[in-house]
Order: sequence, then structure tokens, then C-alpha cells
Amino acid sequence: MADTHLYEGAPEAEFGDYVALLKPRVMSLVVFTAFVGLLVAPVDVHPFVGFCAVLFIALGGGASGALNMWYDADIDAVMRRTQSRPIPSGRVAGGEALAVGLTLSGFAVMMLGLAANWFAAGFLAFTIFFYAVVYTMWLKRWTPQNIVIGGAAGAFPPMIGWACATGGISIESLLMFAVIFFWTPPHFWALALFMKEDYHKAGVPMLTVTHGRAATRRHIFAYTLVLAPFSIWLGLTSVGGPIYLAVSVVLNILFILGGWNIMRRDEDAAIADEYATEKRVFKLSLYYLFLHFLALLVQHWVGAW
Ligand code: HEM
Ligand SMILES: CC(C)=CCC/C(C)=C/CC/C(C)=C/COP(=O)(O)OP(=O)(O)O
Repeated sequence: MADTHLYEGAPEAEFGDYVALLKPRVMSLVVFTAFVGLLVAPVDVHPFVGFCAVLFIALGGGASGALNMWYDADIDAVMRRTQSRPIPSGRVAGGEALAVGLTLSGFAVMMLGLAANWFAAGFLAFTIFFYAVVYTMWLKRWTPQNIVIGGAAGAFPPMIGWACATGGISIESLLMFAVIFFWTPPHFWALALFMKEDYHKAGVPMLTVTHGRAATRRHIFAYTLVLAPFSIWLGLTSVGGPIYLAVSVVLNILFILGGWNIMRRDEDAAIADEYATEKRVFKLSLYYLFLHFLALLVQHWVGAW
């Protein structure tokens, strides 16, 4: 956990450091999925209300990132990928990040309740709690299933968006959840394959550390297979249509092929080409999710089933 005080002579924080606390790059995709969830819902939302709802979901997501960075500062200081984050680099004090995280969380939840409805606000509060407490404080340091279960936090945003519009849950919003939920393990484990040393050094029980790379490779492929039917099923519901289905089929074939290539890879070959396939599949995972939700949006505009 983070020391709450900065040391003497610590570098000054700039505005960008506070923005970095909110993990803006990762959250941009999270927020996009929430935006699509809200837009494709069968209830029209006034554009201003929709804009506010997405803004408050973004603030809530960012706040949960700040809470994650506060709690994980010790781990982040050890890993090369995360060493230069605002807290381990000494530019922002742990206590400050905690204050930003808690204040923004409270603000975002209250404002979402006022702007949309209290069911959506409660859902946002639960998601922040799930990421900051259940995943970060509990699962991450305890079990190699950390990101499988914790991944639920990242899968809730389109359901929150849908709830902003409708005040409830539906098969469509559950399937959007399922797509992100089953997408998260291949997304993360592809990265963990080429970042294994980091997690090992930090003592985080990621699957690569506890069960080895071969097992992780098999798990990645298995999840790409489990993911595909949920993605297709979503295309057969009221938010689907031919455009979404075509995009989904192509993306799933590519992702399954990527998972297959990762599984068949010999570790020596991977080391020899510096994990080129794993890096490519990680990048593909980002396109996979972005294009899926973009396809839902386009399908909505041209008309769903
Ligand atoms: C428990 C679930 C997840 C874990 C453990 C995880 C882990 C990671 C890690 C370690 C990175 C590396 C780079 C970084 O720190 O920026 C990353 C990148 C990324 N993740 Fe995830 N992720 C998860 C869920 C998600 C979800 C749900 C989304 C979006 C819907 C997402 C979107 C992204 C994006 C966009 C990047 C690239 C960021 C960049 O360009 O720097 N991730 N993820
Ligand atoms: C609306 C709302 C509250 C959304 C939350 C969305 C959410 C849970 C996103 C997960 C994003 C993420 C970067 C996980 C990384 O795991 P990590 O924290 O272990 O990664 P790190 O090693 O990069 O810190």
C-alpha cells in the first residue's frame, strides 16, 4: 500500500499526473462500451442527459483507477511497466491519490443518480467497489483467477450505460457483459506472457507465474473459443443485425486464430522473436473490443433487426 507522504525534494506534481491517476487510456475503451450500451438501449435519452451520464461513468471509472493506483503503489514501484506512474515516481502522494479516488467516486455516483437514475448510480458504485476492493485489494494478490473474476468490473460499464437509459437489465446488456467478461482473460494473459518477469518480481500470482506459460497459452485459446458464441448470440438479439454479425464473425475468427497461434507457440520461438505473436494478439484484443462495440453502434444507426 502507498506511503501517504511525499519525501523531501520529491518532484512537483503536474496536472497531467492527476490525469494519469485516472488511467485514461484504458478507461477510454471502458467508457466507449458504456456509451454504446446507453445508445443502443431501446429507450431514447436526451442528448444532454446521455452526455452527462457518460461523463460521470468516465469519472467513476477514473476514480476507481486512482484507488487502484493508491493501493497498488508498492507493486507498481517494482514493475518496469508501472514504475513511472505518479505515486511510485514520487510526484503524487498516496494520500492524495486516495483522496482524489474517494472524492471523485462519491461525486460521480451522486451525479449519475441525479442525471440518470439511482439504479445506474448504484451499479456504478458497485463497479467501483468491485475493481478497487474486490479485484485490487483482494483477488489480485491472492489467486491466479484474479483477472477472470475481477474482469467482471470491466464488463459492467455497458450494463451501466444500458441501465442509465432503461433503469434495468436485459438479455442484451447481459450479453454485452459476457463479451467483455470472456474477452478479458485473453486480453490480459497475452500481455502477461511478455511481462511475466514484472509480475514475478512483484509477487503477483498471475497465471503465467503460478501455472507457467504453456498453461497460460492453453487458457488464452480456450477463452477465445468460449467468447465467440456470446459475441454471435448478441448479434441475434434486438441490438444485432447483419453488419454487427459480419464484423463479429470476422473478429472472432481472427481472435481464435490468434489464440491458436499463441497456444501452438514454442517458448524458444517466442523468445527468439521477442513475443511478436503475443504482442500482436494483445493489440488485436483492443481492436476486437473496440470494433465490436463500434459495430453495435453502426448497426443501431442503420437499424437493428
Ligand atoms: C481485470 C481486467 C483487466 C486487466 C487485468 C487488464 C490489464 C491491462 C494491462 C496490464 C494493460 C497494460 C497497459 C497499461 O497499463 O496501460 C492493459 C491495457 C489496456 N487495456 Fe486492459 N485490462 C483489463 C480489462 C480491460 C477492459 C475491461 C478494458 C476496456 C474495456 C481494457 C482496455 C485496455 C486498453 C485500451 C489498454 C491499452 C492501454 C494503452 O494503450 O496504453 N482493459 N490492460
Ligand atoms: C466504470 C468503472 C468503475 C470501470 C472500471 C473498469 C475496470 C475495472 C477496468 C479494468 C482496467 C484495468 C486496467 C485493469 C488492470 O488491472 P491492474 O489494475 O491490475 O493493472 P495495472 O498493473 O496496470 O495496474
